[in-house]
Amino acid sequence: MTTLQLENIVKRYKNHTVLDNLSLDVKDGETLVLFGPSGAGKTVLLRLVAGVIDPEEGRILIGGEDMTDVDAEHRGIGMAFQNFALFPHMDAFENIATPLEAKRSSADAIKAGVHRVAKLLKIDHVLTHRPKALSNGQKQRTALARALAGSPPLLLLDDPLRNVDAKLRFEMRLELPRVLAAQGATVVYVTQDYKEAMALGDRIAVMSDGRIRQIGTPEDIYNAPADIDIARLFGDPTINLLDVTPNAEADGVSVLLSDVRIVLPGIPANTAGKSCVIGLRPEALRFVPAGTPGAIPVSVEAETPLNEKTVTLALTVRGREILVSRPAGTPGPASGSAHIAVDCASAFLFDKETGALIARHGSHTGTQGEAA
Ligand SMILES: Nc1ncnc2c1ncn2[C@@H]1O[C@H](COP(=O)(O)OP(=O)(O)OP(=O)(O)O)[C@@H](O)[C@H]1O
Repeated sequence: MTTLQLENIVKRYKNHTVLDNLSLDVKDGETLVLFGPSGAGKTVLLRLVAGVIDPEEGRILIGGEDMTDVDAEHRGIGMAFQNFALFPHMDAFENIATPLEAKRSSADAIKAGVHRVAKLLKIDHVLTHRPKALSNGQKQRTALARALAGSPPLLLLDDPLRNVDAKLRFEMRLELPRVLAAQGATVVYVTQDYKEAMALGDRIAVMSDGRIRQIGTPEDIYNAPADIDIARLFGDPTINLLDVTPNAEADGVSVLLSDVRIVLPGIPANTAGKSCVIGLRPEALRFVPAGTPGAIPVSVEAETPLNEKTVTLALTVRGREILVSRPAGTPGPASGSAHIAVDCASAFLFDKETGALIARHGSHTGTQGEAA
């Protein structure tokens, strides 16, 4: 294990600033996930840490030591990439053994080292196969095993599950925390998949346009996204975002949804009259019988059964689309008109102009029918 610190890193390609004064602290033994859309700068950041490319400005410290000008092979790093990058002329055993060979380990130590990680990744039965005789999942496990084999204190994993099918990705998402914990390394893990980020990260750094927009535990980010863009990135189906203009109330403010007044207590009264966006996660909405206090009338348009949930597309009385999700197999609404209730503890209010989170508060629904 070790620590990693990036201090004020600037990376440019010609006049394009890819990393913009970026600083980051990864703790000893932590798995930090770099999550963000394509082009955010995640791979460039990993390559800088690995020493494959150099920053224009800033410092990279590993275990407190300045490594900015140290060659890649002396940084004590293990890496695995999305394209596996296995040597085609070597079998799986020889591929996995390469970091141990580079360390000039004894033949016995190499054998023991390869078998340790092969067992951990459940590929001990294919060690004599060359890459062309391995399935994609086995290739990906071999690449991971190679990254782990030298027991590097710092492990950089660049979207290692990107090129495997959904079933394997799901399995590995469950399995990787155990593998990484057994390894005991400090890990920087890149992904574009928010579920992977939530499953694997002790903390997640959300990146876009070469900057870190928010950093925190998966729960921190899911429960208090710093802005609308981050709220949209986390969640499937994506969060419902509806324009609202809060009205002042004795206790906080209220907003109108399908002409039903929803009171959001504790939200600063100075948001009254401002253009805002309310964020409601589909799982924070549920269908309720007509006449339930605070029930919002909607019309049910379509239902999509997904694996573990069913998603309903509904329209408010003003024609705004709302997605409602419920566990698969639980009863849903009949088509036509229905009513939904908001799990008030899960409502977010954002500033429409800046996109910033104003507040996430417990709230309660008010009297029905007081349309503005
Ligand atoms: N060698 C290079 N020359 C010029 N521009 C580059 C180079 N490498 C990366 N870039 C640019 O840097 C930006 C960040 O790229 P990077 O590969 O880090 O994105 P990413 O977040 O890893 O995306 P993805 O998830 O798709 O891999 C992109 O705009 C890319 O075009």
